[in-house]
Amino acid sequence: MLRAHTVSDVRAAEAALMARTEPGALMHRAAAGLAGFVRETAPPQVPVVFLVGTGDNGGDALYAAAELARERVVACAVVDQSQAHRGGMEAAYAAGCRFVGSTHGYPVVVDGVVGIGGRPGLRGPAEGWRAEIEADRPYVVAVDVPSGVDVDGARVPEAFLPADATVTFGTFKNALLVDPAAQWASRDGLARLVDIGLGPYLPRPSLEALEVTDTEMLMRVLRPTLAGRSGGPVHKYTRGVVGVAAGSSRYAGAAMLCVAGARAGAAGMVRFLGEDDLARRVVDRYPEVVAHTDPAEAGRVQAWVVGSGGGEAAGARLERALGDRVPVVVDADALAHLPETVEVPALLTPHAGELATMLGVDRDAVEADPLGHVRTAAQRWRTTVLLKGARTLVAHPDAPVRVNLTGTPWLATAGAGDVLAGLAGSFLAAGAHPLDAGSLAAFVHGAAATAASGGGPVTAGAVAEAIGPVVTAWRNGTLAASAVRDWRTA
Ligand SMILES: NC(=O)C1=CN([C@@H]2O[C@H](COP(=O)(O)OP(=O)(O)OC[C@H]3O[C@@H](n4cnc5c(N)ncnc54)[C@H](OP(=O)(O)O)[C@@H]3O)[C@@H](O)[C@H]2O)[C@@H](O)CC1
Ligand SMILES: Nc1ncnc2c1ncn2[C@@H]1O[C@H](COP(=O)(O)OP(=O)(O)O)[C@@H](O)[C@H]1O
Repeated sequence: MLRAHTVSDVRAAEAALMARTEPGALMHRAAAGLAGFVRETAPPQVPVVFLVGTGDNGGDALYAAAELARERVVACAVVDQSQAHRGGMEAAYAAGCRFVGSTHGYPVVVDGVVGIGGRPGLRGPAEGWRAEIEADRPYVVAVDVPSGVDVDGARVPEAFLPADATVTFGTFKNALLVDPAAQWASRDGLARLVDIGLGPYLPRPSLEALEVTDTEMLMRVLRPTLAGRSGGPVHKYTRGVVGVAAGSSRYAGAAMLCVAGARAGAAGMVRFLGEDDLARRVVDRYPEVVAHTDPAEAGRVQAWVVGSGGGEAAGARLERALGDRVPVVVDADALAHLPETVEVPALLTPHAGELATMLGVDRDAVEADPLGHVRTAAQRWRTTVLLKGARTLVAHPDAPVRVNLTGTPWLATAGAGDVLAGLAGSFLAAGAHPLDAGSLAAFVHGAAATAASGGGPVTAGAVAEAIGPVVTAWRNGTLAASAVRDWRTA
């Protein structure tokens, strides 16, 4: 599991580690990692300018500049020489760094203006450097985090320094994993994490992200469905039945796509509940689905999925599903009918617009602060909330927020959310906790989209078809990290 920590937790861990190490040791480790990254990124003939702030972030930059000045032309643009890190300045002078006032003429800029100690926004010379960078478009490497972003909240103010890549120290920071800040921290992948020895001193993280190596969570869900619960027999009912009460005459496709997601997951059977004509069409398309038109005869399920393309019936369906006292995925139209308190284990799956309506705020506000709003909703309903987006978030009131790092921008296609809801319902029916069901579903859904897309357009139906092979590869340990996310935006 990849983890991110808050600034205060990083500082506490740093203090504990520093008490056991030589003075300056951590900064030297950080600077060495930074210099190594620049060396890998830009050949020796490329001159580099380091932007140096007044804190330890500037200190990291100065020591890295000193190291690289032995090999190439290196300049330092310093916010305030009298305030800059003393040892770092001496090292940079001694190594022959040039001191300049502008970034012009340097194809690589290393941003050490502020790190985790920065207040959001930029001031002083950094404002001018931002304008130069915007005009010249050099390659920008941020030190620890892009200067000026809200490190814990992952929000971006009007003025900050977007980076092409970030080299971070000790652990990830929220702003490196969660949008909107994360999309300005690295263009083609994650930030580079440099180990400075903080690990043993870090507490429970603020965020977690599943990786391809995290098969254990998947197996926790699959094991009882494959080996039987408490050593008992295995049949379709022990694997779990997922009920899908989705779609409407207006949105018939949502029923198909939700069922397509549900049948690709871990459950042993899918029941569909819907209008006569729709039920018939679902079975025509998916003969393995057991369809019902009368709720009274729908048979037992271990989890419901309600609301995807649900139209006017969504409210009544939700009420009925909640009455069954089994876990429920509440999607799309059903979200508008949530009761004050949800008494069963639930996974709410809004996109930003739906979450805005649930909380009575504007969509823009959710998009500017997805982490804050998903946490608010999880607290408000005391349940698990999955906020869909480029980096889907899954929040439970008492756990670190999970951020999903699989997927491709091609997944932003109509009906993809219906597939996700069905898939999450299938994991719930197999016995997963809503937090695990949501994060497993988001991971597999994104990886399936990446596989099905191959770098080009993809339909929601094709995503559903790719789920099975992705689960197999993940379970078998043959899923490559490079195959689950397409980071390219252009
Ligand atoms: N923790 C660790 O484990 C390790 C940490 N390490 C490194 O230390 C970094 C943290 O260093 P830090 O605490 O000195 O804070 P830092 O980010 O340099 O910023 C504070 C300075 O910036 C100024 N300033 C503030 N806001 C501003 C703004 N908007 N625009 C402009 N200026 C602004 C502020 O001035 P003030 O406003 O207080 O006058 C103050 O002087 C961390 O990110 C990592 O790189 C590594 O060496 C290894 C281990
Ligand atoms: N920029 C993006 N990059 C990757 N995935 C995205 C992006 N935007 C949206 N998604 C994903 O696409 C899906 C869209 O779901 P949703 O908005 O509910 O669409 P629909 O209602 O049409 O099914 C979600 O799984 C979401 O996480």
